[in-house]
Amino acid sequence: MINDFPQALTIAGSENGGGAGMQADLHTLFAEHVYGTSVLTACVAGNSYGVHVIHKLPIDFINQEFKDIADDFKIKASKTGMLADANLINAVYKNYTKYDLGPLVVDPVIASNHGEMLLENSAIKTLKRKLIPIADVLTLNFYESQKLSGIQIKSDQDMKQVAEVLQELGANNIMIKGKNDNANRKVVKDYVLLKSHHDFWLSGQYYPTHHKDGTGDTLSAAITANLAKGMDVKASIIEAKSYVDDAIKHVINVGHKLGPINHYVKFQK
Ligand SMILES: Nc1ncnc2c1ncn2[C@@H]1O[C@H](COP(=O)(O)OP(=O)(O)OP(=O)(O)O)[C@@H](O)[C@H]1O
Ligand SMILES: Cc1ncc(COP(=O)(O)O)c(N)n1
Repeated sequence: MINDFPQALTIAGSENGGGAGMQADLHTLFAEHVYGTSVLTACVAGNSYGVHVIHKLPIDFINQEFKDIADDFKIKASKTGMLADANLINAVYKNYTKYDLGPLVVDPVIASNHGEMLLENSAIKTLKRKLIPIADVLTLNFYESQKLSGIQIKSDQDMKQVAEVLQELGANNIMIKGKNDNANRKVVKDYVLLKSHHDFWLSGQYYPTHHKDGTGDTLSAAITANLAKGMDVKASIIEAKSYVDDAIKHVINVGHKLGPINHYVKFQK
């Protein structure tokens, strides 16, 4: 059989430190036994100390990357990461809807783990109008959830309301990641609202670690990998959460400050 090995596409920015961005996505797809292809949107120069320079790629080049992927590979699932501005979001929308690239996981990267902006503020409207309505799975961290819904999250009920607002914008399945920035916390609680309106919480132990760069990218890439292998959305999310949990728990000592999580954890077991 030609082209039957599970293949996925990451549409994202490069983070040359390797902990987040496209590098985290490709590490994750590899660990999940899925062949990873990529459409590079922007390059970030940085490391575990922070983001230093951002360079966006030309739209013509991005169009060509999509064409080359579509001409050759059988993509079973795709994901988006850093898209930088409204022009890039529009280009990704046009290309994704033009080709057959499987279900789409949207990780609306707005800021880095260090707090630097990775998406221009003026692009939020385009993100909501173009990308969120075509998301099969939308994963949002606490900050992105508040920014995109306009709701201040103070309770579990607020997280549920955010998910409903985003589902009304057109996303099928929503995962809202709970607050995970307080060293005294014991548990992290993520909330999932499925297309069927079935909902559930995913609770896990909180690890007070500095090795947490790329947790969001890794989670969305693992969901994408699972979808590419034919798993359903619920199972894809549950397995992905368990992988990220393990990758945070089993620290690797790389970098001086905000280091990467352990994408190798599956090979070490
Ligand atoms: N310190 C931690 N301990 C346990 N789980 C965590 C921790 N940090 C994040 N997680 C989990 O990792 C997953 C990714 O969540 P997160 O909120 O970090 O995404 P993100 O903010 O988009 O990513 P990043 O932190 O890389 O910017 C979620 O399931 C979250 O609950
Ligand atoms: C190129 C790039 N893309 C994404 C992120 C954030 O990823 P995460 O939310 O997983 O920290 C990043 N720091 N750099």
